Amino acid sequence: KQPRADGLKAYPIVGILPHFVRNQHRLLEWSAGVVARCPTHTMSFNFKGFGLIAGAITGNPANVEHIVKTNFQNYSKGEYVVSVMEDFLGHGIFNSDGDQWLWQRKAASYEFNKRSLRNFVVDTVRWRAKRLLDLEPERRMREALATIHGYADRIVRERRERGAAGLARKDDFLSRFAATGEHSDESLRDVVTNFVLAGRDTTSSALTWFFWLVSGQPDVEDRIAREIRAVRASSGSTDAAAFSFDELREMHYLHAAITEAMRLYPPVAMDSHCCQNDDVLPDGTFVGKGWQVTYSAYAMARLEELWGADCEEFRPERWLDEDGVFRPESPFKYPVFHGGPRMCLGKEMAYIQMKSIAACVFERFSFRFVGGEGRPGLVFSVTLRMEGGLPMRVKKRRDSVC
Ligand code: HEM
Repeated sequence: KQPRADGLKAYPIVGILPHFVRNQHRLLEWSAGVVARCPTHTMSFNFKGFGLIAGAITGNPANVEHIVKTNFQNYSKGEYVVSVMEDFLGHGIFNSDGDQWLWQRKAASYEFNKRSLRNFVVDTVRWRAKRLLDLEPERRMREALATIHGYADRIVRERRERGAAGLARKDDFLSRFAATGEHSDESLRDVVTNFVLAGRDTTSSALTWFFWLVSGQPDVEDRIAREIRAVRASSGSTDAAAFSFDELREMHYLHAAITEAMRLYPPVAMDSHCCQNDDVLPDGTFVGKGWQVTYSAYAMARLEELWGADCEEFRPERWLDEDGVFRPESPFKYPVFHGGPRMCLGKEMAYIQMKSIAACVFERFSFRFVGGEGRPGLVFSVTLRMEGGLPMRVKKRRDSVC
């Protein structure tokens, strides 16, 4: 990075390990291995003497709770992360602290609490699912993953079509942001970019790994298909292309399978915060002022102490009680949607989208991964993607009634 005109320091993004920049997935896997071997599941490092960074990576739930909730005020995104991500995210909700974050959080929370948003998501997904099912068979799977874009896509399209002048409409999502007074073109651009990232890259990452994991376990796929049939039968619904909000809520096994896929392959695999003042984490690890403190959801999924000896297995049943009802976990043990005051605002929306698409697709089709043996490569970026896409052989289910 070149020195910046506004006086913020320019940081060597990855001065420490250029090798890891080219092979970021190794950093993810290496840190998961180290965290698993540390007695308290926290590794701290200090390269400050070399003009680089100091920090800690943790997989300890008590530390996660401390960082994201109990001592929230002491852990901001910080100057380092903001400066690294600024070209991409500007000062949108993901890349801001203090008042700049707070006004966006308030504006967005208001929208996310509205019933109309839930209805909108259900309708949009229904419309997209209909289109998906009308396509030629060989294009269906590709389109399935592209179908998740929903809400964020609409924001971008409407902004482009109507321009800044049209944003004053009362029912418009962006107008709420504009109404707060921070409505320069730049800040609205940042709102859009951040929500596209939030809504699209996360759910598509999650579904990609989910479809891959399920394709390796036909028994899981059959159980999902059986559940979908049972829900259809009990609701008596005739809408062949979609499921209502209530029908989706009945799909506990599918909910568990998606949750389990995200446990092993969290769309946001690691999340970093900057320590404002010297602190000691609950497990006794010292973290200094200015250190980057990171929790790794990817590492946590691989800790036997948290998930048992079968922690590396894809086992949706671990999320169900004896009656087959989904049983959530603490967000600090399963920080896939973050926790505390900055917890994900779109969690419910994400589940509606992902369950709708998965249910529509598995009601009719069965999938086999044809991308070779072993696990596909990880592309570790802001979200965790799959190297080389997801080549699948699609077969119509023999028991499909559609
Ligand atoms: C599987 C899907 C998703 C996952 C795993 C996920 C995960 C996360 C995580 C880990 C964070 C914290 C990020 C950070 O602060 O560094 C976050 C924040 C956020 N998410 Fe999601 N998310 C998902 C889907 C969505 C969707 C669909 C939306 C809505 C468009 C959304 C909106 C947001 C927003 C607005 C924040 C910022 C909260 C704040 O900083 O106050 N997310 N999400």
